[in-house]
Parts: sequence; C-alpha cells; structure tokens
Amino acid sequence: MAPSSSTAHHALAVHEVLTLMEADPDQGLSDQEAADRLHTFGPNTLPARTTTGPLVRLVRQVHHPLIYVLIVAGVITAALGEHVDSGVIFGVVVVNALIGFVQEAKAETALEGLRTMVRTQARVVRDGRPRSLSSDDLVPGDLVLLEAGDKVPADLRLIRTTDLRVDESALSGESVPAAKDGAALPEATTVVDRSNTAYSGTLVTTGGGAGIVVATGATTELGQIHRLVGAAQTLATPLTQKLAAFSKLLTVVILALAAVTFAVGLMRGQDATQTFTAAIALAVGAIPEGLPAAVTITLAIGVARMARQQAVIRRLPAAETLGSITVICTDKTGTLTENQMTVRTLWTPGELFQVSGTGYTPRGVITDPHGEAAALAEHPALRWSLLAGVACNDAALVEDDDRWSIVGDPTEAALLVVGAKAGLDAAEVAGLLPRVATTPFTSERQHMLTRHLLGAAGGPDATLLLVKGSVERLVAMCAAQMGRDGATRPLDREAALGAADHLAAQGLRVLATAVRPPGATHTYDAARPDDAPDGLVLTGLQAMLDPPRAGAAAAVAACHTAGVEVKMITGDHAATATAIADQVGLLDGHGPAPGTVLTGTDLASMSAADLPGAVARASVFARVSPEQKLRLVEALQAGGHVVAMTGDGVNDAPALRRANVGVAMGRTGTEVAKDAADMVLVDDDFATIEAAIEEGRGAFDNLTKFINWTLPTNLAEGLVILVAIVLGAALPILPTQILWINMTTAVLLGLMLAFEPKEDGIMTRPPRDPDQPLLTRALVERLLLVCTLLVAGSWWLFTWERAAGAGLAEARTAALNLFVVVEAFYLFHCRSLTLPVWRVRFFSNPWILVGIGLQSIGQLAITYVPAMNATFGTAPLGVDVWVRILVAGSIASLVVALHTGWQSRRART
Ligand SMILES: Nc1ncnc2c1ncn2[C@@H]1O[C@H](COP(=O)(O)OP(=O)(O)OP(=O)(O)O)[C@@H](O)[C@H]1O
Repeated sequence: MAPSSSTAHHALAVHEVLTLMEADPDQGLSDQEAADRLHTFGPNTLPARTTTGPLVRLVRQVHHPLIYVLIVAGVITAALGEHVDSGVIFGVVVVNALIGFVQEAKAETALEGLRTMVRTQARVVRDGRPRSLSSDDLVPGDLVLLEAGDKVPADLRLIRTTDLRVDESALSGESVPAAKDGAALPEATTVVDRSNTAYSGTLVTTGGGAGIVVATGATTELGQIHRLVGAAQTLATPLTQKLAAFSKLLTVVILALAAVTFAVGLMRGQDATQTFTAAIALAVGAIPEGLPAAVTITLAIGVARMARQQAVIRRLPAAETLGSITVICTDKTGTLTENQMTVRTLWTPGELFQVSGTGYTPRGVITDPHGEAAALAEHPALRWSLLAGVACNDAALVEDDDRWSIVGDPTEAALLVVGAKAGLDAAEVAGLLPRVATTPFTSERQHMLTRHLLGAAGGPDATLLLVKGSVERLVAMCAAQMGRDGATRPLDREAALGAADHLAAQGLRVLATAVRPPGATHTYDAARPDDAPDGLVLTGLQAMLDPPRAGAAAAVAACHTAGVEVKMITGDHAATATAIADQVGLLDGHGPAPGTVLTGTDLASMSAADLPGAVARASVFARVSPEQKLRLVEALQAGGHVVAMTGDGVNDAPALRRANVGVAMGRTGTEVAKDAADMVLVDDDFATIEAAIEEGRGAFDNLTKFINWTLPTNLAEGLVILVAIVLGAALPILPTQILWINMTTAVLLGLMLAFEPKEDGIMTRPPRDPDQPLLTRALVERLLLVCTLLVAGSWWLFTWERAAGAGLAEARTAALNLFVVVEAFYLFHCRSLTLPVWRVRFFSNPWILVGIGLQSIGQLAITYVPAMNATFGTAPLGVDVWVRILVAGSIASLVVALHTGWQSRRART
C-alpha cells in the first residue's frame, strides 16, 4: 500500500479507493496500523517554507530606496579613492541588511510558531470509535468525519455525504461553496469531476460527511501549491505603509539637500572630492535607514508578548490595530461566562422545581414546590421535559475516577446531568427510544428535534418527537401544554413566556422542551426554520446557571477606563443577557445611554440610517443572528469606531473578516471562524482581549519611541555637515565620523527602545487615533529642538576646544563624543511617552544599559585606539574635555526635560 498523490482517486469508485488505501469505511484504521503509517508517511504537516533562500532574503533587505542611496554613495566614494568612507558606508549597508535579515527571520518564525499554538483538530474513526485528534497525526487510509465549520484536514475521497458544501476559495479562488457528493463517479469521457473529493485546507460551510484520507502533508493539493508559491505572511501594516511613503519623501528631500550642499561647496571653491564626500555623509547621516527593520522587530516582540497572554495574532497588522480599538463586541457564552452550565430551576405549567448539586457531577436532588424530593411518576410534565432534555441531545458525560467531564455542547451536558439526577440514564433512554432522525440545533433555527421509535410495538408512524430550544421558538411551535396531571391543554403563552422572563432575569439560560406523542402526522421540512410539526405539546422550561468568568468584570472595567466600549452580542434571551451584562459591569459603562438593550427583532426593523445611532447607544444585543453581526460591525464602523468582534461559528466569518480585528475562539471556535479571524483566543476568555489590547498599545508606543529618537538624531547628523559647508567653515565632525555615529548609534541605542516594557498608565489613556499623522506637532517641536541642540552643541565645543588651543583632530573628537553623549542622554527621554525622564524606572529595560555600555566601549576605542585614530581622523582626549562633554550633554538633557514639561503642561490645559 503506497498511495501516491498522483493517483487520481477522484476517478475511482469508493470500493476501489478502499482497496487501494487498505481502509475500512466503518471501523477506520486500527491504532497500530495508524502508528505504522505515521512512521512511513510522516506527519500531516506542510514543510517549512523554502521558497526564498537566505541569500535572496538578504538581498531583499537591500531593496529599499534609502539603501540604494547608500550603495551609490559607497561606489562613488570608492571610485574617488576615499576608501575609509566607502568602507564605512558599506559597513552601514551590511549591518542594516544583517539586522533586517535577522529580525525578519525572527518575526517570521514567531508568526510561524504561533500557528502551532492553534492546532486544527480532526475527527477520525479509529478502531471503530470516533475521536478527536490533532490533524498532524492523520495518515493515508484514515476515516475522517466532517461537519459544518471544519477545515478539511487532508485530501479526502468522500464516501458518505449529506448536503456537503465546501468553500474551496483557499485553493481555487472560487468563492461559491462547491457541492460535494461521495457517490459521484464521473464517466470516463466527461471532464474531470472532483466533486467526490474534499481538499485539505478547504472549509466545510454546510452539511457533513465522511471520507478516506488519500493524501497528507506535502502530497496534498494544498501542499503542492504551497511548494510553488509559499504561504507568504504579510509583514506590511498601516504604519509600515505610512513609513514607506514617508521615507520616499525623505529620500528625495535629503538628496536634494545633498545636491544643494555640493553645489554651494563648489561655488565656494572648495575641493570637489571633499565636498562630494561631505555631501554623501550628509545624505547617509540624515537617512533613518533603521526605521523599516525597527517597525518589524517591535511588532514581532509585541506579537510574542500577546502569545504569552494566550492571544495568537494571525495577521501582523492586527498587532498594530489592537492599540486603536474603540469598541469590543463580545459573545456572552464562554467568553464573558465560564460555559459551565448547571440546571438550577425547572418549570412545568403550574409547578416550579429547584435542583441541587454543582458542576457536571450527576448528584443532586430535584425538589418540588413543597421542598420535597420530586418523584417523576407524580409529575408527568417534568418527566417528559427531562426526557426531551436527555434524548434530544448529542452530548455525553464521562466519568474518570469520580471526576465528571463532558463531550459536546455544555448546554446539552447540563440537561444530561439534571436528567441523571432524576434517574434518567442517557444510555438506557437511547435503548428504550431509539433515535431515527435528527434536526440539529443551529442558532438560526433555535431548536433541536429528534424522532424516536416507540419500541418494537410501534408501527411505522409510531414515532415520538422530542424538541428542545429557545422559549420564543418553542412557544411559537406548540399549540398545547402538558398539565400537572399529564393531560394536554391549550397553551398558556403568557404564563410560559412570563416564567421564562422571570428565570432569565436571574441570569439563567432558559431552554424549553416539547413532545409530540405518536399518531399525529405532518411532514416537517427541517430546511425551513419557521416550519414546525403540528401536535407539539410544551412540557416545561429548564433554566441553567452559567456563572460569569472570574476575571470578566475586572477586564470590562479595565476596558472602560481605557476608553474602550464593550458590547455584548448574544443569541440568548434578552433578560438573561441583561442580567449577565449587569454582573460583569457592562451596564455601568459610559456612552450616551448605557444599559440599553436591543434585540435581533429591533435591529431587523431598523432603517440603515437609524442603525448607527441606535447601535452606538446600546450595550447589549440579544437574540441576534450571526448575519446581523455583520450589520452591527458595519454600523459601528460607520459611526467612526474601530471594532474588535468575537465569533465562533461558520456564519460569524463575514463579521470577523469585516471587523478591524476579528477574534475567534481557540477552544470552541470552528475552523472557519479561526480562518477568518485576525486573532485567536487560546483560552476563549474575554480578559485575554483586554490583555492583547494592552500589548498592542505597548508595541505601538515602542514604535513611536523609536521614531521620536531616530528622526531628530538622523536629521542632526546630516545638518551638522550641511551647516558647515553652507557657512564655509571647517567641519566640526568629519564625514567618516558622521558615518561612524550613524552606523553604531542606530543599532546600539535606538533599537533598544523596542524592548521597553509597557508603561503603567497605558490603559488609562483613550485609544490611539489610527488616522493620526506620523509627524505630530509635538514630534516636530522635539525634532527641531534636539536637532538644534546636537548641531549647536558640537559646533560650540569644537570652537571652544580650538580656541583653547586643541588641534583639529582633538577638537573634532570632542565634538563627535558630545554628539554621541547627547544622543545617549536623549535616549532616556524617549523611554516614556508620558513620564518625565527622572520618573522612568532606570533598570526596567536592561537592554538600554547594555547598548549604552557597548556604545561607550566603541567611543573609547575610536578616541584612544591608534589604528582607529588613523582611520577616523580622531585623537585622544584629556579628562577635562570629558568633563566639558558630560556637562554640555547634561545641559542639553535638561533643556529637553524643560521642553517636555512645558509640552505636558500645555497638553493638560
Ligand atoms: N443545543 C441546543 N439545543 C437546543 N436549544 C439550544 C441549544 N443551545 C442553545 N439553545 C437555545 O437557543 C438559544 C440561543 O443559543 P445560541 O447558542 O444561539 O446563543 P448563545 O450561545 O447563548 O449566545 P452567544 O454564544 O452568542 O453568547 C439559547 O438561549 C437556548 O435557549
């Protein structure tokens, strides 16, 4: 048995595929066989990307307008015989390319590594038992089960299908889901029909089925495409695009300035070669070539920090957008609540019962209104209600050493538990009432229905229908209710809805149950959500507690403080939603009318013009269908909001894609939702969104800090030369020395800001305006001030040293060192965007100190090592010069501090 990807499995009949793959259509493979095949074929994973070799990637680093300028400059200086200058310029190019290369590789491995945090699970039959496995462990011949929401885990030859539709856009670009049919066997003469094959990486949108794995890993269709193109992760973000445009403009301006400088120098009759080298040093110094790499590394560090908080970023731009989120639309069940359901109260027409016990352990007592244990024989409606809960159910309880856990939907598991407390065992019930048909629960349909045979005695129509679902839906489906004595009476809708409201107001999640005894006939069309079988009798309500998550209230409060609104969007009852919203503090949020609740029906009746206003006011949306989520996102965006939206189902995908940051649930979410999302919450917890927003703000802050540092220092490096040439004075710092400063400080000083920890008050500020320009007024002021200090300072010291009798080389070395000292002192001012320099915790970012240490060693070397003196035209300095340098550096630092103080006072008023 050696299935190859070239085998055209789709052209074979099912039995031929089964023989070829040595597979069993019912039992699946044995564990032993699967392990052997895993050994032979390897894991079902795509090989690491190999499309771009290291050399290509290194060369790609050079592909940047700013770097082109450097290369041309290096070549020309070499041609002019200025070998030191040319060497240093190429040094800058190489160091930058290496840093960019290493950082890009790091960012990509970080993103690649995140993928393994969100593993695709596959449902497989092995040894006759269905189980959930990581899709990595699939082998050829495995029997895989598919249902709506799954990502197809390998190439499958389908053997059974029910209304299976698969979205193949990931593979073919075709956006209309393709119908799949396991029985389809094309005529030999027809065009190749692949409708009996489901391809790895495609998404099941509706229906379900089963198929045999015919190809895994690199041999799948996806694997082959992957090999050809490589799944490129985009590293571009709105900010990098803004920066790219900015650097183009900057290049043009700097080149123009350099040309003017050269022309002025020539007109003044200065030496052409020297003027040219100076003009080049000006250009090289002024170009902030480290900027693109710094953006990538800062965001990549942010993404890694988010991953530690259980938030996996799937698309890098989201790391940046998170910092501007103004509203989070969140699910209730499982995100704000524990998704740990326990039935607490049961209602039947005329009676109310309480249930004791905790969690999923099926131990507890159902007590009647008199406080006595309720016997099912005396309460027929209760018995039928519990029976519907147990039989119309796809979940299971699992016991391991008296520890109870569940398989399937927690809501359904809670119904099994309360049934078991009353003595109804799910397996026994299934034996007595074999299930013959199922209409599964969907959020649109709002109910689940099962048809059961009434033992051997029943004829063909002797079937029983059991239904459970939302109260509104079941009350609409039923015409009768079961009384205390078991007799059927006309339905008292008011009473049932009133009881449900009463229970929901306590924060309980309410399900209604109904039965249709055998006899009545009505062909029920499950495809029509509003169709209902007649003769249904309402038997009761089951109300379950799903407590809010421990950290939810604190996280909601933190969002409010951070100026981020939180809105709950749920399929649940309005009263339940409101009660939970109240418990987690959603209703004491800000906004024009906090606490307003809108239902899906309200939304449906609202005009497009009214929607944005109404949506902005409400904080809870109940009984909302997934389709309406898309309208909500659009309405909020129309109102100027930057929206994060959570979702887990197939139908949530459009809203997740539309949201500025789509958030999928790692545990309970379907693969379709995860595929559409920008971020996946590994733990499904609302508090994780809040933590990710905090990290997003932190990452953006660090970027801003780097920009604040690099723009003024680079500009000054260029200006110091420009001013000298324009004034026709001696250069206070030589071009080679400027190139040295440029090469060392960007890496050893500036880049260290990427490692700054988050600032304390980060979640007490309002969200960042995504349209804020790169050059704010505050930054332009800083830029001018720091630039002036650097240029004037080095001029002043150079002139002072000359006047005090120092040689040219010594005076220049003093100016060069002052320049670096001012840059290093200024670095401390950039460590916080809000605090003055003396309030920043000195040791909170050790990298800054490491960088300054290394830079100091470099400065001592260039000042005292004879070989470096010869290369860079420097000379050793006396202690008194260092004192002047440090005093002047401190004064410059003080001026920046005064300006920052003045700026923040102005911002407050
Ligand atoms: N498995 C089920 N079978 C039958 N009815 C159900 C089932 N699960 C939920 N319901 C009913 O359908 C209603 C809507 O449930 P749905 O799953 O759409 O929303 P939700 O999980 O409460 O909300 P969300 O996850 O969006 O916060 C519930 O209030 C409940 O009455």
